[in-house]
Formats: sequence, structure tokens, C-alpha cells
Amino acid sequence: MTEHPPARIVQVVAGVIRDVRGRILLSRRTEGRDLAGLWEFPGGKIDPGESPEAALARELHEELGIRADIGVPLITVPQLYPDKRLTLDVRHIGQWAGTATGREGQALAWVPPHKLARYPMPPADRPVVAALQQPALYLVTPDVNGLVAGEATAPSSAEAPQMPAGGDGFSPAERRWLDALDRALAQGIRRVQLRAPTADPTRWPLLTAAAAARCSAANVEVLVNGDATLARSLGVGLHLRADQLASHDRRPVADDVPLAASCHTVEELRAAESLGCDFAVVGSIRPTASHPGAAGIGWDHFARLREHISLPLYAIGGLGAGDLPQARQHGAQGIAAIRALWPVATD
Ligand SMILES: Nc1nc2c([nH]c(=O)n2[C@H]2C[C@H](O)[C@@H](COP(=O)(O)OP(=O)(O)OP(=O)(O)O)O2)c(=O)[nH]1
Ligand SMILES: [Mg+2]
Repeated sequence: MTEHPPARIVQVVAGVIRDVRGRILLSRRTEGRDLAGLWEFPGGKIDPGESPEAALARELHEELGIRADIGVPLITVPQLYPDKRLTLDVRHIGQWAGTATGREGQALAWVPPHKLARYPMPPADRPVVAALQQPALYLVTPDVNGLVAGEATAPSSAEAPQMPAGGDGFSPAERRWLDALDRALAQGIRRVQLRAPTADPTRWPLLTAAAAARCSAANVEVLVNGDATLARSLGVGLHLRADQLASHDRRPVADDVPLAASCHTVEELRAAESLGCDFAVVGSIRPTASHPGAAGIGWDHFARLREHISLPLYAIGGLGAGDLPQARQHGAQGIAAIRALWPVATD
């Protein structure tokens, strides 16, 4: 973050308008304006002294000729453009009346949500589309209790009696870990990173294969942490650690599986974006039990990082599902967590 960002601050509010079939209205920016030809969510600048709700209702009437009830916030995206510092505040639209027409000569399109990515949009809209399409929660698995050897080496002989005795071939700790994953899936988790930094490397491929099979049966997206060879052999996505970003000069997994990275700096985020990552995880927002003594970066710093890139981001670090509204207010599309999303057995 060495360059000087533009000083001009522009507050924009836009709406997600749906028709009875659930399609979303996009509007094409006309020639002669900035970002001409790109598709956007209808809306515009907030006038001085105007509330975001009043501004959006006014813009939707001016641009489309509709009367709209402004609904709940979806996401607010801070984004640096060459000439301005934009804040794009996107609201769901509730009831609306009238026939939407391009009153300023702009083309309109009603787009099914899964086809939004086909429409070229300004950089600030990528996190908005992600918030509409992608899971809001990203579960990161914890270590496998009982398999923890303190480092990534084969278990010592003292641990051998805990190893599988038969049946499904998994140790009690491994079975507990898989059972907790099943509970997380049953509770509605849709995106999972398989990570267990101190797992026994001779057991981890078996465990990830079993976990990936469970996720795939539930139609849940899986990424394995750090190991591109394992990701490719399982046919699942890959989640890179920040220190691995520099070791890849092209996308290490196929386009039809997700690629993500953990990032802490603008440089890492740019590297993740140019490698073709689908999203990144940024933190730690708050101090966490796993990193005692390390201060969190806080939401304002998160927003300052986010405005340099348009990659969808999950915020991580001492957060749970209850932090989602605040995350969305600072441009995160979701929350990533280990503890808060891992359903430990209650019996
Ligand atoms: N409405 C809208 N604007 C967006 C989106 N994404 C995005 O980067 N922008 C940018 C484009 C513009 O730089 C700015 C909106 O300004 P605008 O020029 O359309 O504002 P306006 O409708 O009030 O029009 P004007 O009267 O100033 O011409 O925000 C989006 O999804 N919707
Ligand atoms: Mg406008």
C-alpha cells in the first residue's frame, strides 16, 4: 500500500431487484460515462444530506421508472478506482411497482443469479455477485484430536495403540473428526477447507478422501489446504497458504474446482487475484486463541485491504456466523472460521 489512493470519495447505492422468476435486473452503463459498456446493479450517487434509502429510491425512479421499497443490506464494497475511492452499498429491493425501462437509454437485462458472471461488470461488483452466489460461511477444519503429533511426522510408537483397530479403518479420533464434519454438513455448511496442520501425513490422504466423499455426497465444495498434488488426486479444490502463492506461476488446479488463498497484505491479495483464485481469506480480524498475543487487524484495516482488489473475501479470526452483518458492511462476502463452525459432540 505504498501508492497514494485518490482522495475523491464517492458514495454509491445500488439495488438487487428481482422479478417473480427470481431473475436479477442489470443495467448497462451508457457511452460517455466512466466504465461505459459494463453491466451494473441499478443505482447511483448519494446526494449530500440524502439517506442511502432515499437516494436509491430516487435513482430507481429516475433510471427505471419504478417505485421500490428498499430492503436489507446485502454488502458494502469499498473499491479504489483510478479517479476515486468508491463505496458501493448494495441493498436488496423488496416490493416494487411499475415496469422497469431504461429511461436514460441504457440496456436492461433480467439475469438468473447463476448467470451473473457472464456479464462484464465493474471491479466493485465482483464481491457483490459473490455475496449473491457463494456460501456466506467457510468452515476450516480443526486438527484431528489424538492424531496430533506436535509436528507433521509419523506418530510415535506410543501413539500406535490409538490407531485403527478395524471396522472402517479409522481411529476413534479420526471418526470423531469425520462425525463432526457430518454434523457441520447437516447444519448447512456449503464450503469446507480440509486442514489439520499436525495430522499424521500417512493418514491425511485417507482422511481427506473420506471427508471429500462426504462433502461431495452433500454437494458441498471442498478445498484441501496447501497440497496441490493431493487436491488434484482427489479432484477437489486447493486452498493455498500465503507463503505458497509465490511458488505458483499458473493456476495449480483445474478451472472447475475452486482455488483460494490465505492473505495478509495487498501484495498477497494481488498475487492471489492474478493466479486466478476464486476467493481469499483475510485475517486475523480479532485476537484468537490459536494466536495468543497477536493483535487483530480489525474491520477498518480489512476494508482498506479489500479496496485494492476485487477478489471475493472471507474474514477470519475470532469470528462466527453472528459477525456476518459486520463483515458484509466492510466488504467481506463471508466469514471463515474453525471453532465457531465446528460442531463438537455434546454427548
Ligand atoms: N449504480 C452502480 N454504480 C456502480 C456499480 N458498480 C460500480 O463500480 N459503480 C460505479 C460506477 C460509477 O463510477 C459510480 C456510480 O455513479 P453513476 O455515474 O452511475 O451515478 P449516477 O447514477 O448518480 O449518475 P450521474 O447522475 O452522476 O451521471 O459507481 C453498480 O453495480 N451500480
Ligand atoms: Mg446510476
